[in-house]
Amino acid sequence: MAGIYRSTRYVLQNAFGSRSLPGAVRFYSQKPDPAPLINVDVDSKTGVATVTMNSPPVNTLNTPFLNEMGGVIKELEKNKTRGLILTSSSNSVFSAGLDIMEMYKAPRDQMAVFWTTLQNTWLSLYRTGIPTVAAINGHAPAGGCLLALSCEYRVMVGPKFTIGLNETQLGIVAPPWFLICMREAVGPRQTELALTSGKMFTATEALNIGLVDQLVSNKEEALAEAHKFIARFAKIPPLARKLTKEFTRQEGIKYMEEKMLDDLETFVDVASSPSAQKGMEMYLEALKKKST
Ligand SMILES: CCCCCCCC/C=C\CC(=O)SCCNC(=O)CCNC(=O)[C@H](O)C(C)(C)COP(=O)(O)OP(=O)(O)OC[C@H]1O[C@@H](n2cnc3c(N)ncnc32)[C@H](O)[C@@H]1OP(=O)(O)O
Repeated sequence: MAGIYRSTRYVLQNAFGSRSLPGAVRFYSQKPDPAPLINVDVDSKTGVATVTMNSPPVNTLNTPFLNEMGGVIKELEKNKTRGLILTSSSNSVFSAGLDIMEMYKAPRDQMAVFWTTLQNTWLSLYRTGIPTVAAINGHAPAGGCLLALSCEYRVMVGPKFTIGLNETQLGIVAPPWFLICMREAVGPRQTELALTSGKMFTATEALNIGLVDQLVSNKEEALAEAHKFIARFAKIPPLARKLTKEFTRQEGIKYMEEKMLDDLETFVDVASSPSAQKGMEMYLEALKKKST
């Protein structure tokens, strides 16, 4: 355990060069997979991009997917895109959250690369100056909920899908930055109640506590409402908007900028612990049983 900080650093330095970490670590230089896991469609009239997660069956967040997502955000920023709508190509799943296979029986160095990629991609989405909306057209557990929470506005298709940070049910702990995102949406009381029990909320329950902002009955409506939200900013000077967003989100940004390596070390220690591994094993078995 004592060596994890050094060994993680060693692995990252080997993989990405020897400049100081984490600031110098960049993960977007890898060529994307030839078959994209994320489709981007920019509306030529409004300049708003619909970013569709398309990694069947359930859009799990693994290293290639997160790298591609990071690259997409960077590209949209470069092109001064007017808005980003995050949605899924699946009819029933927005994102199933982190890919458990990146953590289950994975070597520590693989876990370290995975987590650092997640941290970087999350920060890009959370702090981007582009107005962001999640059009949640399916279940959004754990990391899927985090993706939605990182956007500025959430429109959810109801009533049958669920959303929440369910980590405790798996015997793992949602890290502080997940918690900060939840608290920003629903406040401290609901956050504690939700996270200690790992509650998954129905769309209606999520609306009632402010976890989502609007309910709609299908994906088309979700996209239309997302476009309306972004249109609100047409006359707002972009720099004033961007800085205001950064000030509002400074707790999460500061946490990640200052605690990135501590957070990584804790993640690898916790995720590789026998109890977390056992929890994941049982959870994977339950998922397999359910799908057969
Ligand atoms: C202090 C710091 C400590 C840090 C500790 C770690 C912090 C970790 C933080 C976040 C954790 C996560 O995000 S963990 C992931 C949590 N996700 C879930 O709980 C969702 C699990 N999935 C489901 O509930 C369902 O799959 C679904 C509701 C999303 C969809 O159901 P559906 O019936 O449509 O699909 P299947 O269940 O049949 O799934 C299809 C297929 O995908 C596999 N699968 C599903 N989810 C995952 C996943 N998250 N990772 C890996 N694989 C997944 C599932 O097993 C099926 O596989 P097979 O077809 O091979 O059976």
